[in-house]
Amino acid sequence: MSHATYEIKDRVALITFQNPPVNGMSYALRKSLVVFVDQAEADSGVDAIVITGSARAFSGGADVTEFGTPKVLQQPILRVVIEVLENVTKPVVAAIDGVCLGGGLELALGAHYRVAAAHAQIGLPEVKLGLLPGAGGTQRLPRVVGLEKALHMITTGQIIKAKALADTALLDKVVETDVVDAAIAFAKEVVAQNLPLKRVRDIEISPEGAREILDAAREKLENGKKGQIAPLKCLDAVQASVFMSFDEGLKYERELFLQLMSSPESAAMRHIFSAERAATKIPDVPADTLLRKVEKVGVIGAGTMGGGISMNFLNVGIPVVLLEQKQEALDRGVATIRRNYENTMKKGRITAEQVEERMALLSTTLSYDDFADVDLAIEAVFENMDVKKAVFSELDRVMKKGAILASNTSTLDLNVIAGFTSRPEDVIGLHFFSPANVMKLLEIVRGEKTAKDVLATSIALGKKIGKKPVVSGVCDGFIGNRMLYAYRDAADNAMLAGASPSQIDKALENFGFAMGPYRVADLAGLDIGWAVRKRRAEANPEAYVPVVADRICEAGRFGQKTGAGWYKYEAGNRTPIVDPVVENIVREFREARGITPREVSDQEIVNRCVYALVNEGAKILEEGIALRASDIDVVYLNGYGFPAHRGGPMHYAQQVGLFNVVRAIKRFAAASEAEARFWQVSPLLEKHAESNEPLK
Ligand SMILES: C/C=C/C(=O)SCCNC(=O)CCNC(=O)[C@H](O)C(C)(C)COP(=O)(O)OP(=O)(O)OC[C@H]1O[C@@H](n2cnc3c(N)ncnc32)[C@H](O)[C@@H]1OP(=O)(O)O
Repeated sequence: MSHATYEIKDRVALITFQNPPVNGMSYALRKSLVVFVDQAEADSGVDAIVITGSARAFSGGADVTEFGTPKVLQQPILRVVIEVLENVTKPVVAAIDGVCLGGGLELALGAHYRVAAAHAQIGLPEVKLGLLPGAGGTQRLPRVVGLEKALHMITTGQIIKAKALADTALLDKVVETDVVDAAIAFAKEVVAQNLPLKRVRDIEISPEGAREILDAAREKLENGKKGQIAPLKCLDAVQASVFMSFDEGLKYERELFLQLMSSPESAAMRHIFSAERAATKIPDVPADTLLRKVEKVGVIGAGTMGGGISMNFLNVGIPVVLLEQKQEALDRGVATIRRNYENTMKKGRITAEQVEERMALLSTTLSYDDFADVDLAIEAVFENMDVKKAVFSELDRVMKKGAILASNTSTLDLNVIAGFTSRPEDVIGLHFFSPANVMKLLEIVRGEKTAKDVLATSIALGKKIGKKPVVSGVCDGFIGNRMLYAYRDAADNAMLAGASPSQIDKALENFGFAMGPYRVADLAGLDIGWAVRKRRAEANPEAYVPVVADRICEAGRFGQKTGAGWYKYEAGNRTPIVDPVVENIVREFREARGITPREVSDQEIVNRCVYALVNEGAKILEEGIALRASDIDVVYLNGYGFPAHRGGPMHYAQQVGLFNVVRAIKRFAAASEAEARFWQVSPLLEKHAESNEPLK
């Protein structure tokens, strides 16, 4: 099987990669490349060689579908292909369009010249898969873009438009016209002028100032990505480009690459890469389902959530009409959106022109009648069924046939909401996470009657606005919040057993969570949860179980906004300070229940909290609320700060061993009646622990 084609155009051999969708550097492609390059070199009718991909992708890098298979290490490996390219006696020009990433860029760096389309996207994103560029990228990139830029690109995986790299030695020419034609013309020029065959490996790197740059980068990385090894290995490899010979550096890079390839971190990050893509495929929804068109969106509610939701669409050029009950609320909402854009502009991420373009796509209204021409309406109003009823009745009245009616509810029953309309098949849940313009997760809630094309359209739209969509069935809290409740309860149980809130936060932060649960609670505010608990207690006094958070709230401590919550805060400062008042509240709470505190290790805290996620996740899977275990990982990683290098709770459980997880849960359950009530093992989890079959 060949993954490339060969033709001769005007004495230039054109080798075109043919491995859709993104020309991953498969074994077949690598082999075809070497065969065709040899053919071109031997042909006296050929003066030069151009290698190219498609408009979508020069190459997305190593073929990730070959990871974990023997093919990935089968010769010729990419490093050898690059060596072949570099040593050809005729000029080799890479014609770059679309994405040129990872191994794709490493290959292009083996060519003698590179011509790119201005919009081509260039980068070495291996670190995002827990890897480093293992085919010379760490040695060649610094030679063409300089140490500092290369370090940043390689340790963060940043992708840069070709236009922005036009003044570096990475690109010889950047064009707005057809890149293959331009590369062929360029190759002919090289031949006509008898220009030298430039090899990136021959470029000297000056060690001057390198130490300072490397030390600063190391310090930043050590304080940044907690627990991740790949970024630091990337740095080690780049450092070798300065202080070792090219060949020694290449050998060292290979050593580090192989270490990372077999690391649990890379396994976890590669798992998430496939999981995020799998989550967008729904077994009973055909891939070729005709999508509904969404060219205008209506958003109801101009608060933080509605404003954030609107920004997602404005960002990709979709006009939004924002609806509120009062003009002042609209004015406030619009001002907040503008301020957010202006802050982004101040950080240099968008231009003033883009701010105005986006704001020009935003209109406002006080009347539902202005929703007559929108293709999708999303409500982000108060979480109350009566309010939702009023909103959806109005939407049903005004919206055109075929439009999609979406709710951003995080707790309410979507089937009931759909029942407020005469078209439940057009109703879906689009659950954004706050801040909605930033957070990547989008839970798409499929109601009993949601039409397949509404689901497919919502997934496609989610991808278009840069979200990670995951489909959830209807249940209280859907996938993410339902798991969050279990996680928080597990943290509270650890606290009752003897751990302090700050010990719990630290243990989970050391595990890799961005923030522990009590710091998150202080940031989000404790009053909303308290109000919900009070309402539930009034409605059903027998089921009410007091929690420490009630006592914290009774003391008027609602988190950062009141200067005190689980921690205290100095005015204008967000650094949490351990507060003896809280320690007293916790102590009294334990005493009232006759609990004698004991030493709880950090490991036990992590096990309790993470296994609570796993157990609830397994129940969610068992009930069919989530379609796959990996969907749960995507939710928890993108919505709740689960450490990426651990691959999500379900993947992590698999790594620990399901048998070990179930054993630990049973030991927690044996501690008391209350613990036994909480730790009811999911039968599905138990079955898989027994059979040793992975949860899928
Ligand atoms: C020694 C060398 C090591 C390496 O080179 S390691 C690999 C380095 N490369 C990367 O890390 C790039 C990974 N891929 C991406 O970042 C993105 O993807 C792209 C930017 C290439 C494309 O993004 P978008 O246009 O949003 O599409 P999409 O849904 O992410 O991907 C479309 C389809 O392309 C498959 N795919 C993506 N990259 C690769 C690859 N490198 N090898 C094989 N397939 C790939 C996906 O899985 C998916 O497939 P489906 O349509 O079936 O879901």
